[in-house]
Amino acid sequence: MDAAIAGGADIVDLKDPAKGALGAWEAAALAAAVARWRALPPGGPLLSATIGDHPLEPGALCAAAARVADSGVPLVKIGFALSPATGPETLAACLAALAPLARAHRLIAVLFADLGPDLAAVPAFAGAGFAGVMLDTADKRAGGLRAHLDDRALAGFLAAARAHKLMSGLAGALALADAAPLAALGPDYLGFRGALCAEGRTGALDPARLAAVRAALAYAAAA
Ligand SMILES: O=C[C@H](O)COP(=O)(O)O
Repeated sequence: MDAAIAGGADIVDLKDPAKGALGAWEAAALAAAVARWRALPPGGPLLSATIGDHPLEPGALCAAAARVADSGVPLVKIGFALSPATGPETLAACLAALAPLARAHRLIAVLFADLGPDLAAVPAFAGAGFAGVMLDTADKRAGGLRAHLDDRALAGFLAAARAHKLMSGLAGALALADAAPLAALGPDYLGFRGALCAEGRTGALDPARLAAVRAALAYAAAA
C-alpha cells in the first residue's frame, strides 16, 4: 500500500495475488488498511479491495462482498466468471442477490476477458446498481488483456459503460507498452500489478516500474 501511494497510484487496490486473480485480504489486514487510508491527508488515492475468486453462486458472492464492504473500503471489486457456458439466469440470480448491497456500497463488477464473457451484460450491472465495470484476466499465464479482446471490443465495452454511467476500468496482465494504447480508448482507469513487480505478480511493487507506468499514463493523458 505504501509503495502504491508513494508511486502516485490513483486507486490502490487491496488484493492478495498469491490467492488468485482477485485474491482477498484477511479481515484484520483489510480493516487496518482502511484505517490507514482514512488517516491520509486529502487528495490521496481512492481505495478498492477484491473479494476473492468465487463461482457464480449468489450466496458465496454476497457473503464475500458483504465482508469486504463492511470493512469500509470505498470500492468493492467482485469477479464474475462469465463464460459462453453461463446461462442468463445465473447472472440474473447473482445480481438480484447483490442489488441490496449495491444500494449501500460502490460495487465494481470484474469480467474476465480470457473466459469469453458476454460483454452485452454491461447494462445488467447498471440495472443492479453497480458503480462500475472492468475487464481483467483470470489466468495470468494466458496473455494480457489485448491478447483476448481487440480494440474494437474494448471500445465497445467502454462505450456501454459510459452509456450506463458506470465507472470503467481495463486490466489483465498489462505491460508498460499497453498503457498508451489502452489509455487512448478512454477508460476511467487502467489496472496494473504484474508489470509493477520485479519478481513476478506476487512480489513486492518496484518503485521504478511504478514510476514508468505512472509516467506513461501522464504522457498519454497529455497527448
Ligand atoms: O486489477 C488489476 C489486475 O488484477 C492487475 O493484475 P495484473 O496486472 O497482474 O493482471
